[in-house]
Amino acid sequence: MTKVGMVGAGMVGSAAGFALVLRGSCTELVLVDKDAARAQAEAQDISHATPVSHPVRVSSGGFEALAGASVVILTAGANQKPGEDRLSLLKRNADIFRELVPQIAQAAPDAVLLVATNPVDLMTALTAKLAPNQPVVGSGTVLDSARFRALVAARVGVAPQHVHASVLGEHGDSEVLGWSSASVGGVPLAQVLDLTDELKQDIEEGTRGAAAQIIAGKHATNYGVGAALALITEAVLRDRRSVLTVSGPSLYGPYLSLPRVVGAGGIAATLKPDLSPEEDAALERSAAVLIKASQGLPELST
Ligand SMILES: NC(=O)C1=CN([C@@H]2O[C@H](COP(=O)(O)OP(=O)(O)OC[C@H]3O[C@@H](n4cnc5c(N)ncnc54)[C@H](O)[C@@H]3O)[C@@H](O)[C@H]2O)C=CC1
Ligand SMILES: CC(=O)C(=O)O
Repeated sequence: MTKVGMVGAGMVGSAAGFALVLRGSCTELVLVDKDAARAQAEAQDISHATPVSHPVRVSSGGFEALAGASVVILTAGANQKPGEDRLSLLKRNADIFRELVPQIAQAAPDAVLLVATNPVDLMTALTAKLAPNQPVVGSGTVLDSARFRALVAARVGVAPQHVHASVLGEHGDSEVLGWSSASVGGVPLAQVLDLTDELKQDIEEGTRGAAAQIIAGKHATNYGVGAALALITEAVLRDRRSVLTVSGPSLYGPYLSLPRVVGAGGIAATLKPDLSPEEDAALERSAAVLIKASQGLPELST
């Protein structure tokens, strides 16, 4: 039996729950939200997909319903309005997490905590402080790496599954696209595609700017991150040892995304990416952005 808890049943939580059911990622899913009626309605709606997908038991409840969960996904909190950046959510969402995380840790002390709420790197670091006895993983740039891979795949004319490419650093405006280590079917990307400045700029803007574009049109992003959360959850539940750009502690100082081995217990190892000097400098700058922003959280300065 594999039970997943979802705290936050809004746009992201419901899409992630739906992805977990369609993929058959777990056997039980429980949704928790301060809006109990919303959680109940989303659980009911998602459960209607089980007869045509996988027999996942879907329900809603209070924090006590998280008991026995192997993974609890945190998606509760404010999202960006059009024109807002992720870092501007810090204070609001930190206040919510200070209230939520101790209750989650008490109800599901053996769960891996998977954080999606933005700004995700800082919320992951805060969660690790608030739940010091539990493994904590941030969804980090798994979504951004998927966006990067999709855009490269479209240019090359291959399935995105055959593009290996990572976005590193902050899940946010300072993120770094790892061009020098990108490959297609094991062949360095530069041998497959003419990496002109114009092409790189197009793909950089399409990756880094995706959230703002989507939020301008629908006031949220949810399907891409929902699928990414299901993938990370499966890596934990099935001890897959998948290499994913999740957020966690780093030698650069703050929590940020690097390629990491994810399995039972969360992050098992961090890989050292092969970066050009320019990419390494950009990653240092991204770390500096997060260090500066973390000064807004007293918990992270100790
Ligand atoms: N890491 C990533 O790649 C992504 C992260 N996000 C982030 O996910 C978060 C959620 O976004 P949406 O689902 O679009 O927002 P939403 O507003 O649709 O849903 C948020 C839910 O959190 C609930 N909530 C708020 N305070 C709560 C509390 N104290 N206890 C329990 N539930 C509480 C609300 O009732 C609401 O249902 C945002 O911070 C957003 O920026 C969104 C997309 C991608
Ligand atoms: C909202 C957000 O963080 C994203 O879609 O990347």
